Amino acid sequence: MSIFEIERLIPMFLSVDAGNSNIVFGFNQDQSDSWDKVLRIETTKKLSVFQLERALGIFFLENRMEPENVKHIGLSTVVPDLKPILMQCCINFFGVEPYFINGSSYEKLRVKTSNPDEIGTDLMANITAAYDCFGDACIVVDFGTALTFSIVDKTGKVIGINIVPGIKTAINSLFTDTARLPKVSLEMPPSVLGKDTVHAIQAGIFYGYTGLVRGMLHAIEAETQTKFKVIATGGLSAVMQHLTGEFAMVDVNLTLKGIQQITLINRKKG
Ligand SMILES: Nc1ncnc2c1ncn2[C@@H]1O[C@H](COP(=O)(O)OP(=O)(O)O)[C@@H](O)[C@H]1O
Ligand SMILES: CC(C)(COP(=O)(O)O)[C@@H](O)C(=O)NCCC(=O)O
Ligand SMILES: [K+]
Repeated sequence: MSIFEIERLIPMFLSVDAGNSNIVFGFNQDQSDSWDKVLRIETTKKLSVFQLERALGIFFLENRMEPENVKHIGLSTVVPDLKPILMQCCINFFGVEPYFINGSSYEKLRVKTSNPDEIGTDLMANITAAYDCFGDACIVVDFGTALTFSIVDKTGKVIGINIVPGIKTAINSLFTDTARLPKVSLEMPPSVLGKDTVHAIQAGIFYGYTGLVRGMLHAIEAETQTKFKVIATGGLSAVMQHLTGEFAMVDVNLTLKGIQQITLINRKKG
């Protein structure tokens, strides 16, 4: 049997994480912990089923993957308008109806929330995967369009959430809401003392967000009198390298993992 024939037989799980900036399609072979096949598509207002299918088609060709190997799909979206488009795309392309994560998906989980219909399904996916990993009090810091802190106690209860404008969102708002400030790239400036407008914004953002993250973690630990395991995720976790000392772990696939765990628990019979 050739290597390609073997690959053809391996069943795949697909986690779809639709955020406000990116829709991420993560493929996991045979419930291993590898998410090496990941397709990111920018979240845009006019995205069509056709565009998504075309992007998936190219990705599958390039990676020598077969749509029929995808046997199960879990879908989380924090952009409600994307639900029908993503459901239809999965049915057309894979012939599989996705499990759609919603407020009723959490009953069988080890983690508990008192606000299931309001909390973002991506945050619940993060919380599920983080608690599965640590089994202890933990905080997930997600550097996405929004910067979020999800706080879980040692029993798995979600005791709080914080939502802050994400790093790029903050940079973009200076550009869109002022007359003279330019759009700047996400780069660490040479000094905290800004000497021109670009460096002034970059220093404000980098040193400001560093302090924000440290300050939030400190405030949460002080108020709860608890030492948490802190795990970072989200597309922008990579640009906050200087913060890695604060984190027990950085895992950009945390949301994909949680989507898979929530889906498998709900799809299991009994
Ligand atoms: N590897 C990366 N390097 C730099 N920026 C990234 C990377 N991945 C994502 N981003 C940017 O980070 C921001 C947040 O991305 P993401 O975590 O995918 O957000 P969301 O989950 O809200 O869709 C977006 O502006 C995205 O373009
Ligand atoms: C907080 C969020 C905007 C984060 O979305 P993202 O940055 O991943 O695109 C999303 O999880 C959401 O819309 N949540 C609903 C409100 C809540 O979680 O309380
Ligand atoms: K996200």
